[in-house]
Amino acid sequence: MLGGMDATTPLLSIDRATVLRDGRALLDRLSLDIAQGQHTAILGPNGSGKSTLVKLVERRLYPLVHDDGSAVVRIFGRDRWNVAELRSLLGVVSSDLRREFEATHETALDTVLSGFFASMTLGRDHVVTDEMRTRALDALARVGATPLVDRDVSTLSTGEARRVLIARALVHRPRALLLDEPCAGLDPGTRRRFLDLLRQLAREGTTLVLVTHHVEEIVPEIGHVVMLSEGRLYAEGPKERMLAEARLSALFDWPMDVARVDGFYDARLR
Ligand SMILES: Nc1ncnc2c1ncn2[C@@H]1O[C@H](COP(=O)(O)OP(=O)(O)OP(=O)(O)O)[C@@H](O)[C@H]1O
Repeated sequence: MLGGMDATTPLLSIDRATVLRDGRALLDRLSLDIAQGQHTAILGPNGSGKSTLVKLVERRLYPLVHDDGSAVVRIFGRDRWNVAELRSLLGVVSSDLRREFEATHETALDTVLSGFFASMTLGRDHVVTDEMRTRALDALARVGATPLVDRDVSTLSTGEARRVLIARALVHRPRALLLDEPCAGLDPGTRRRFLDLLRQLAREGTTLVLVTHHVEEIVPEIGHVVMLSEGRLYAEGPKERMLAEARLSALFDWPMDVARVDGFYDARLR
């Protein structure tokens, strides 16, 4: 047991998070609990606060503090973590991360290895062991990125770069992955292969938290849907109920037809 954590400790627990920018609430008293093993999609229109929520978890943004000093964000029950410990529990892949890595000109392998040191690049004081190298190569193989090991990450396509960053998160063998719009910019074939990879990870026990505005990306393993609107919790519950036509149409403010095919959902504008 890690730091008093057991299987009932929520993976993510957010208590009335408010994030202000220029006097505007990007998140407005948002409360949310995601259990371990509860594969979840976080769905919402543009500007609803999805990426802000991811930044909050990554600690790129800070919420207003509570008067009583209680924690706003808890990950596996705790609000303070050392980075290495946290990464073995929760891997985060966000669009900010992609932009930052593009500027490094590291190889794909070194990008994955840098994950062991909680740094963006490999420095002289970073001692890479054989075990780390093996794990990094395994993680790259896992996401089908073996041919990319020696490539400069700034030259990779969107889909290739996404795979490398997921490999970087996977070297820690995290229990959960938080993915912000992971399919943005992927062609249909690459997207399907990528979703198959997520399905496989879910079946092997990695809890998926998938942030998206595309219903089609909600893989069958995901059973729980959280809907955001204007920085607030709009609705949450079982996928079948959340993805009903009336609710989805209201969330995206446009009438939609929803179909279900092989466990996936498809939403079309009417
Ligand atoms: N640094 C900032 N300063 C001011 N406003 C911001 C800042 N970052 C985000 N916002 C605003 O906060 C709101 C929520 O943005 P956020 O990126 O979280 O939305 P999102 O749901 O991820 O949207 P999308 O689907 O378009 O990526 C938006 O209205 C956005 O304009």
